[in-house]
Amino acid sequence: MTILVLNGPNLGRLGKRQPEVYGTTTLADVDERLQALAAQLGVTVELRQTDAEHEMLGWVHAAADAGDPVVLNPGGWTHTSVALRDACAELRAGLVELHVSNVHAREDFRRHSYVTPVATGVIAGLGVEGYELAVRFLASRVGTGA
Ligand SMILES: O=C1C[C@@](O)(C(=O)O)C[C@@H](O)[C@@H]1O
Repeated sequence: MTILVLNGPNLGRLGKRQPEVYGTTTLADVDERLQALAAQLGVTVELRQTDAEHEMLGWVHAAADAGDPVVLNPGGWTHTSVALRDACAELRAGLVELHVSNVHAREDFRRHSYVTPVATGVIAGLGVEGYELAVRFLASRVGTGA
């Protein structure tokens, strides 16, 4: 079992991109923190990022087949992608939708998520710390059948 931390478009730009909104921590920094947390919790965590929707869909399909829990920051696809939602609907081992920023305090179009109805829960607005909280949550469910 691997906890997958999947990041969609433009999230490879974290740290440089709109720092007033997303902060100055890079995705590589997030990965470093998550690997330390994984060692502490005794779980395996794998962080990935893609700007290609077909690649993301493939990862979600593979997670569904493997029964792996997923933390997903869908980036802009949150608000546009029925295809990503359909893929996520197959996940059975837990799905945390994650947003670094508080999407509800921004433009109106960010308030709607295609993913939320098929997610276990959502973390938004807690900065990159949200990734650690999401991994802790999914790790706590491992082996509980929840
Ligand atoms: O790319 C992103 C990042 C985001 O998912 C976040 O992490 O806050 C919020 C989305 O609205 C935006 O398109």
